[in-house]
Amino acid sequence: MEPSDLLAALFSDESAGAALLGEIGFPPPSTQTVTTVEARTAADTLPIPEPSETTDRIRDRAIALARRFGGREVSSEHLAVALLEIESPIRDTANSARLDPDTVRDRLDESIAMGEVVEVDFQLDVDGPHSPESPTDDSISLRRESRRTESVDLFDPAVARIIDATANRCREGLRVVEDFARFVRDDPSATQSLKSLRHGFAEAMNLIPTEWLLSSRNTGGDVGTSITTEAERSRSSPEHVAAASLKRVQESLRSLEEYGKLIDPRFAESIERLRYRAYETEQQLIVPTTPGGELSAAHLMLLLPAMLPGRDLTQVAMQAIAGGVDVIQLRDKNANDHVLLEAGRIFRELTRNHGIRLIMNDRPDVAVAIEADGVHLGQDDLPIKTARRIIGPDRIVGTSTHSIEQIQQAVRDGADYVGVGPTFASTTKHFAEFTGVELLRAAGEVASIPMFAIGGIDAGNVSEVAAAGFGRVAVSGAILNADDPRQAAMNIRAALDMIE
Ligand SMILES: Cc1ncc(COP(=O)(O)OP(=O)(O)O)c(N)n1
Ligand SMILES: Cc1ncsc1CCOP(=O)(O)O
Ligand SMILES: [Mg+2]
Repeated sequence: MEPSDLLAALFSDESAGAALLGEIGFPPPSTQTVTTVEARTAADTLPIPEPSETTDRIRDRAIALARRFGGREVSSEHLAVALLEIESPIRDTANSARLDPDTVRDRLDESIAMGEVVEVDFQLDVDGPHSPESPTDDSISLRRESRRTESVDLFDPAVARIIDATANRCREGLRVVEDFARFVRDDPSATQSLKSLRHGFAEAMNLIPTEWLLSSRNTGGDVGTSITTEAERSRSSPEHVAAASLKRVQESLRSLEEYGKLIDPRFAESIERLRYRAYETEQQLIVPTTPGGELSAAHLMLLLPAMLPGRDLTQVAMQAIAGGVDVIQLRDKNANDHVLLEAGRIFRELTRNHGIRLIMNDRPDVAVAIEADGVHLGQDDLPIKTARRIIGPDRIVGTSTHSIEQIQQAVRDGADYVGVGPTFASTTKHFAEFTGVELLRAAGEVASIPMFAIGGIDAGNVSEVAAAGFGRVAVSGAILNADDPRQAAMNIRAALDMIE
């Protein structure tokens, strides 16, 4: 089926749409075409030719216009306007005759203002009966019946405001992620798929009448514009920015899909497809969804307990991440397994959203359960090889070392990183002896895997650690007990960033 068939159908039906086109001087199709369509219309059993992509677009636009102008039913007038708007030979004819769809739309507005009922006077039946005896030419079938579309109040301004605001959020988020793919990742394939996602989104939004959205816009009166959380303000890296934007895109798409169901099921379906594409993009571009990786890019590990009375650990973690913490280790020697699991899941979500690693202390089994990126084992904990059988080959294993020999053994056992210490006296764990910065100086000569100095390190002594050649530290008290965890993390990071 072609646009010319739709036009001929309007005229063969002597519809209000045809009258409207006639009023503005649109040349009617040849009598021959109209008669052929009339003849075919008379037979109920003729096969219905496949609608073309263009006729689909015209139909979609007609439905959108119906919502804009009348709300409930698609009439021949809407089809007439859609024929003038969507690119096709019909529109070319209108353009060359200098016919403007706005004139027709104004006319529709007038008829609504005058209280004229815009009724369905014919129905394009693209689902009609097929007959084996029917000719195989380009017949089209018109049935004189009215099929009501879904009866929602399409002018509900609250729904329009949701769609409008959410669509804007989605568009902005897509731009941010596209910039990340293009300028940070320098990834042509991800950039291309984001571009196509953005275009797909624009097409889906074409199903919603822009005028309806604009007329309901009320940014000044939107109570949500003034609410910003601490988490929204702080970003630790371009990856974090992109990951947060992609999350926003996914949430916006979900909201558009759900509220879109009130407007047009096809809109909701297109949005749903885009939402799945956004998930794929996340996998392609942001943190791996499967745990694992390595720690060579990490510099500041924060050891956090599962709970601490009087302290909101999620807040501490977020502020610390904003200050430059790039690995979190869950270390709690007293918590029961339920508490460990609960805290582990919260830390997992947080670290994943920020694109940083999560390590579980002592417990390979819990590391797997909370989908941590790895486990940390002390000299008295499970051997590395045994832990590997539990956590699998892709997760990280780190181990504590207190001498050059232990560092060398850790490398032989396949450790992915080592903790080296205790360097100074710690408020978190009691030690009788310290390995000091001497061990740090010597360690640099014997191992090339990532090494984290640990034990009593804070902003005041981190420069000694850095001077010993260590650009990585693991700390707890210095950040956890600070009034401003973000500032504390930044102070430590500043000294570490001088190394390498
Ligand atoms: C990075 C890092 N290094 C050392 C340790 C200490 O581990 P361990 O010796 O097993 O002592 P506990 O932490 O279990 O008390 C660590 N956790 N992280
Ligand atoms: C678990 C552990 N092992 C050696 S020192 C230490 C605690 C580190 O915490 P802090 O930075 O508060 O000394
Ligand atoms: Mg241990």
